[in-house]
Formats: sequence, C-alpha cells, structure tokens
Amino acid sequence: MGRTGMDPKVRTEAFKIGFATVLLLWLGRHLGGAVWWLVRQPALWVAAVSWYVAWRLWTGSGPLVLVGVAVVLVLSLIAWRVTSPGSFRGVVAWPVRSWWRRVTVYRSDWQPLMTTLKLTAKDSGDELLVPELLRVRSTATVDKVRVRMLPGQVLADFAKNADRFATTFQAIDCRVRSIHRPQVLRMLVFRIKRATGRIVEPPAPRPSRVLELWFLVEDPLNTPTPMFAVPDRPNLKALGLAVGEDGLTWNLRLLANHLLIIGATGAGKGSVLWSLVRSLGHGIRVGLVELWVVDPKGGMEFAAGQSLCARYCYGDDDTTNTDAKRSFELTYAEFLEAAVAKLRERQRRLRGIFRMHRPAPGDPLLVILIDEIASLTAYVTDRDAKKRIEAALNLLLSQGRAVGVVVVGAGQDARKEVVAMRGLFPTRVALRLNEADEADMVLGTGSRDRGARCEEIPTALPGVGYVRVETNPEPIRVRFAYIDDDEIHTMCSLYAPGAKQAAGLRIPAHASHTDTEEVTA
Ligand SMILES: Nc1ncnc2c1ncn2[C@@H]1O[C@H](COP(=O)(O)OP(=O)(O)OP(=O)(O)O)[C@@H](O)[C@H]1O
Repeated sequence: MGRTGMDPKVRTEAFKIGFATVLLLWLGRHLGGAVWWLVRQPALWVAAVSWYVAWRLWTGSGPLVLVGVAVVLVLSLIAWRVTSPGSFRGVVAWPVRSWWRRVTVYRSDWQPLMTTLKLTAKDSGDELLVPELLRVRSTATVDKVRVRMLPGQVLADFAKNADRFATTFQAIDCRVRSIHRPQVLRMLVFRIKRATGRIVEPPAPRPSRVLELWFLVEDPLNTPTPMFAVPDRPNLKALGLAVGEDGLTWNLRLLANHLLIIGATGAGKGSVLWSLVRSLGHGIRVGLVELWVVDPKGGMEFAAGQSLCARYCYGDDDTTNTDAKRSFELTYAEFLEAAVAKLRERQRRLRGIFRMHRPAPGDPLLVILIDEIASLTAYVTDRDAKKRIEAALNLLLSQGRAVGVVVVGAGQDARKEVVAMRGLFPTRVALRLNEADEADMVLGTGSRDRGARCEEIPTALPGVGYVRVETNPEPIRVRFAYIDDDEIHTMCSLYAPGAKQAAGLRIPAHASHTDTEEVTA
C-alpha cells in the first residue's frame, strides 16, 4: 500500500473539461430544473393566462367588457357549485385550497422546522439538504402533505415528531403515513392475468422514500356520520360503512376477509355491526349474502333484526335448546359446526375448479356474525363445548376466506386469553378502549405509536375508532354510521331474505352520505 492507502496498481486518470462545457452542463442542469418546476405550477399558469386575457380585454374592448366577463365567470362558478358540488370541489375548491395552504402555511415554515427537528443534513459541499416538500392535497378537513425523505431517513424519524408538526402548522393532529411506489406495469400485468381467469395475488406493495403527513385541520368525526345509501347490489369488496378523517367514505372489503371489532362498553360496536348488515341489505334480500348471527347477550343486540338472518342463535334460553340439562353453550358449538360443514361442502365442490368462491344468489357469501365473542371463547364453562367452539372457530378463520365464509366478531376485551385467535382477523377495528396498551393488542404491535390512541377517544364520540387492514400497517381513524331501532325495523321489512321489491317501488335512500360536504356542512 502506498502512502495514500490506495492500491498502487490502480491509476486514476485526470480528465480535463473545458470551461465552456462546465458552463453548459451547469446551465443545462439548472435550466432543466427551472423548466420542470414551471411545468408543475398550474396556479402560475392559470394566473398568467388570466392576466393576459384580462389585459387583452382591457386594451382591446375596454373595462366594461372585462367586468362583464368577470361577472359571467363568477356566476358560472356559483352555478357549478350549486348544481354539481362534487365536481366543483374536485376541480376548483380543493385544488385552490391545496395551493393556498401550501403557499401560506407549509412553505414558509418548512425549512426552519426541518432544521429544528434535525431532519436536515449537509452534503459533501456543505450544502444544506432538506426533506423535499412535494405537494399538498387538501380536502375540507385534511391537508395531505407529501415529503421526500433524505437518503438514510425512515418513516419513524418523522412519526416521532408528529406532535411537533401538528403544533407548528396549528393542526388538530398529524399522522405520518407511508406511500407505496406506483407499480403501473406490474398492476397492468396483474389485471390482464386476472381478466384471463388466472388467479394471481396482486403485486406486493413496494416501499418508497416518499411519505405523507396528514394534518387534521377540522375534525369531521365530531358530528355523527349519516347513514349511507344502500346499494342495489352490495360491492363486497368495498362496502361504505364509515367516514375517514379526510371526510371521505371508508370502505370495508368483506370478501375473503374476517373482521374483528373491539371496544369498551358503549363505544359503538353495535353501529359497526349494523352498518355492515345494512350495507348488505339488498344482497341479503336476493340471497347473495346469508347472515348467521350468534347473539350471546340473550338476543339483546340482534333480536330486532332476526328476520334478516338465515340462522340466529342467542344461547341461554334459546328455544332450539329443549333439553334443560344440556349446556346452552353446546348450541354455540353446533351453530359453528354447521358453518364448518358448509365450509367443507364448498371445499369439496370447488376443489380443482376455483381457488376463490364467487358469491351468487343460491351460493351466497356466508357472514358469521358473533356479538360478544368472549362468550364463545373465554367465558364458556362447559369443557366439551369450549373445545368444540375453539376448533370450529379456528377452522372458519383459517380456511373460510377462500370458500366465502366470513367471520365478523365483536367484543370488549382484546387480551390474548380472551380472543386467542385475534391474529386470524385481517381487518380489525379498535373503538374507544380503556387502557393505552389495548390498541396494540387489537390492531397489532406499533399501532398506538402510529397514532391509534384509542384510550383518548372521548365517550361523547361513540362509533369513532381506528381501523387497520392487512395490507397497511397504518391505522385509519374513522366514524361509523349509527343505525337506530327504527331503521332496523325498516331494514327488516325491506331486506329480509326473499322480501319482494314491489315493481316501481323506490326503496327510500334514507339519509345518504357520499362525501365530505354532507358530513362537514
Ligand atoms: N356511530 C355512532 N354515532 C353516534 N352515536 C352512536 C354511534 N354508535 C353508538 N352510538 C350511541 O352510543 C350508544 C351505545 O352504542 P352501542 O350500544 O353500539 O355500544 P356498544 O359498544 O355495542 O356497547 P355494549 O358493549 O355495552 O353493547 C348508542 O345507544 C347510541 O346512542
């Protein structure tokens, strides 16, 4: 080794570049950057074109014409806002708000904040590197700010500063969410394969260096979520049940899924269950969906909706249990074993033909809905019943998804000794909980650190909770729609299996929610 520590056999050649080339390269780089920046400034373009048109009108036709055009423009915008509020928001209101918030709120304090939080770095030339503020997308309630992290940074570096971000930008709260890299080509290949009948898994999400900060500017969840319109044919991959912090609908994928709902007493578990049942209304009516309900609270939750169920069981003084000496808990076991028999029958029928059951009238999606799941797991005293229930439940949870048997369980207690099989539920909802450590028990380790502070949900906000889906570890805060007793009676008359939809009868849409405006207004 030589004095420099380099291999003496390796010779580094010196390249000489002329001053003109260096200047050209420098200009090319900076001009290219400037052009690219200009292309990405729609507000600037709109302003420039408006000024140009205004100037031409002023000089060509006089100020009166200019004022006339301005008045017509304003009136057109008002008419658009009134006749089609949804498109107006998407095309005008939210983009303008996004630009305004970016310029007035986020841009000026961005670099000082990054420096204070030590999220900047210096490159070899001593130039300060700052995480790049990419774009701001605002809804009526949330600003979604995209940031490109510096090399070496991870989401946790930002997540631990969420409170500081919120305070700096005067937001109610701030959530740090990861963004997956777009996979246009891989998704295209996946869709083509699926369209040609090949059952393939969608491409796994790819991490990226971009993350999103969600600043909650107004909380749309402070007001109850109105009921959603019941679709004529439920989309089992996206059932609208709740509203998210961005004021938009949160959809549940029920197909090939299981759902666990945990919440303290009065947290609003009933609203999640009934919102789900209601969204399935027409599916139940035409036999696309079959509801099997276990209601161990003596029928207190679901008795009013019994006519919607293909099977219904409430244990205790269940009329189907005629032998007084027999433990009522065996009724639960038999109920779940009947579901397992269905599962086995479907496995036999579909083996080698389909890998995924496709629900259809006559061959429905079976939804096994269990309220107070602890009554079937932890509180069972009959040992035989306990073993049989556990075996059946585990089978349904581990093998049911592919054959169209879905389990929806609700309860108050998420401890492992109470719901040992909680890991088998891909989608989980944590409503208000009593203890801080319960959020991680329900939603998975690290969920509380990612913002799911369920113990802080006020008792005055029943139906508010955090949802975590299998494909995204970040919990989403939502509020479910509340379904009252009158609505349950209406549902029974409209959606009971086989209920006739009279010709020409328009099923009342009830209160329907479609997007932010209706919620926050
Ligand atoms: N989504 C909601 N929006 C507004 N109010 C709600 C909502 N959900 C529930 N409530 C109110 O809270 C009360 C309690 O709700 P619910 O009975 O669903 O709670 P729960 O979690 O099922 O309680 P428990 O475990 O004691 O049965 C309801 O009577 C209703 O007044």
